Amino acid sequence: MRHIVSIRKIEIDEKKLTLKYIFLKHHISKYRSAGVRFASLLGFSFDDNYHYTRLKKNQVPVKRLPDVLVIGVKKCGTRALLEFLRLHPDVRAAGSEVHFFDKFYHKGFEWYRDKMPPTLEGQITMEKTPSYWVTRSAPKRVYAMNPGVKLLAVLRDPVTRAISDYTQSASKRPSLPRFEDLALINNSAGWGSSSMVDATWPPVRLGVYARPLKRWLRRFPRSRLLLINGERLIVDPAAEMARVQEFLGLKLVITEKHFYFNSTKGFPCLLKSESRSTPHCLGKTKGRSHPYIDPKTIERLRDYYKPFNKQFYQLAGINFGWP
Ligand SMILES: Nc1ncnc2c1ncn2[C@@H]1O[C@H](COP(=O)(O)OS(=O)(=O)O)[C@@H](OP(=O)(O)O)[C@H]1O
Repeated sequence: MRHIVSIRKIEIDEKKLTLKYIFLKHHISKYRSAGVRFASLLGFSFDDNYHYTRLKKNQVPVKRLPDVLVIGVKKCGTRALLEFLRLHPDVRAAGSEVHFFDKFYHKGFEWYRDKMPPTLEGQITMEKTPSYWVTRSAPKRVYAMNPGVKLLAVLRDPVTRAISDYTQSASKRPSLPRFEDLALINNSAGWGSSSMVDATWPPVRLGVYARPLKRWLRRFPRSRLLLINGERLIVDPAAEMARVQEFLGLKLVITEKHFYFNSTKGFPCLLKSESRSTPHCLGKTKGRSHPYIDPKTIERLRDYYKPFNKQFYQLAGINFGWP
């Protein structure tokens, strides 16, 4: 039987909230998602069938510094990873990118903590900011916060990543030159094998994964960093999420039954989530259609990335098999 929580009265002071204002109601699905969020504030957990259980008596949720960070990589599927993880009742994540370790470090840890959602003891607090991956000072700063933090990074074929990055910029600036003209220099004779890759162009530069990985591994042992396969997160999200849950020491809750493949979007979507009980996909800024790119440019980029990918596989101890 499904239960949902509805709230009759909300006091401003959280501590004054008592269970007498909570009534379990049956089959009122429109209130369910709000109930899920509020129930967690009140010290309830829910299983994947939305059955509520009280976690621990008299526990008041508090904001804590993150135990887990999604540190990158931009355009590799970091939002999908976070939204999928949010399906887990023992995970609470900041809604938007906080950018603490790159832009707002000067504001201090109390500022950062305030950006986090309140959690109960035993629940994981997390946030994702993909630019941490390439922020030189981030590993040292993250280590200063908590040397035991767990790190998640999603990676995908750097050529697809570069095109995705470009597509995002082009959606904001339609006058942007073609991808081919930005990715290659000396291409007056066409985008052939004699053209040089512009290694300084950010969409290209960010695909050299070995350099940032080396920096993170100088601070953190390999066992604290999970490298998630961005391609597998699309074709088999449940399998990839099983790895993530195991790494985080979580009960296996996110499984096949949470996903369906939406053929119009071309991506896996959710049957239900923390905030919605109806099937839905990630927003329209995720899973954009990419422009046609000249195959010679793609070939040139693949050649360019080959040695870097090899170096990355060696450091990572995983062969991602990118073409
Ligand atoms: N389930 C699902 N739905 C939609 N999109 C998905 C999904 N899984 C992975 N992806 C891929 O994620 C790409 C966006 O990556 P990020 O979320 O890391 O982007 S960002 O750095 O936060 O801007 C996004 O890039 P684009 O395809 O270029 O839009 C997708 O390819």
